[in-house]
Amino acid sequence: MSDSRPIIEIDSVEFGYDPGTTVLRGVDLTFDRGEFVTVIGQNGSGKSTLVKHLTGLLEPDEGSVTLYDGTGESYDTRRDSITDLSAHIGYVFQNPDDQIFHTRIDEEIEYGLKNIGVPPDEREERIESVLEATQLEEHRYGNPFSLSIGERQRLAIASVLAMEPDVICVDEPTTGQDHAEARKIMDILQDYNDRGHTVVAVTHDMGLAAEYTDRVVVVKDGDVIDDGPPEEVFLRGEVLEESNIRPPQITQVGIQLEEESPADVLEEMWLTVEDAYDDIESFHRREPAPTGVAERGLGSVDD
Ligand SMILES: Nc1ncnc2c1ncn2[C@@H]1O[C@H](COP(=O)(O)OP(=O)(O)OP(=O)(O)O)[C@@H](O)[C@H]1O
Repeated sequence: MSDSRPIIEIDSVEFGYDPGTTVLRGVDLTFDRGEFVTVIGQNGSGKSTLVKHLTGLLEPDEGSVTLYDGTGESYDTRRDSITDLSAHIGYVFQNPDDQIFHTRIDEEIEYGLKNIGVPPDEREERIESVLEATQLEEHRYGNPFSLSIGERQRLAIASVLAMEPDVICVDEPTTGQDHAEARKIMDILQDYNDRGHTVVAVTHDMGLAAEYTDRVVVVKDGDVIDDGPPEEVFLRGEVLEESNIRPPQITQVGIQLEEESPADVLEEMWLTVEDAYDDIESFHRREPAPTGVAERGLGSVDD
């Protein structure tokens, strides 16, 4: 849960990869300590470029990105080195193979810890702890490149989590993963967030954005065009159409039902199948069940 203290401030950031080109167009954005935020938007809208600015991997041409560490200390991504920043903010690449380069899993995790000066005993503790958190204990001495793609993604996340940054940024962590692996990855991030850390994830999976995160930031053509809780952002049809985003399917069903059905089924907008199930079940407890519904297991007040 967020505590309303800013942890990152992005102020009027402009950026282009090549002279004369513009990818980010004056972005203003603040992230609070303890938030779990997803950044969404169509391909090429600038999501990765924006998130790489948070970690200092890219520096703004104009404007500034400031990180606050909670003790009153602040870091400017243009002034401070990536090593100084990496103790406070970590970035997990979209493709884990862009990040992994050791031939042993524990050494891969240890590399970042050595870089930020963690002493050997503590390194060992942290390695064990993140291997457990990411369910990779049995692979500790194995070669990262013999892992499945999902396990490699978890290793990439583990290497960053081991450094215990205040903020972890993950770029499309579930792309190419099956449903079970995608949930495992999101659960790892959720656990980290539950321990008070800030998580910023780029995703194209609206279902996961809706289910896991407190706040959705919508990027289009290098600027933020919407920002709010998923239950609000996914109702703003015009913004979604403009940015070519479709809300989760269950949310679309809820929206259509509200528009077209006179029945008062929805207590609040559905973001997950569980939300829908709960409302439908409670609706059928209030109203006489239509013929056949009880047989299909939704029940009625007399059941
Ligand atoms: N290294 C680079 N050099 C030049 N242009 C780049 C580079 N990386 C990205 N771009 C361009 O910047 C724009 C924004 O790209 P970015 O990867 O930030 O978008 P994105 O929203 O993350 O896209 P996707 O969802 O496809 O990953 C695109 O036009 C892209 O072609």
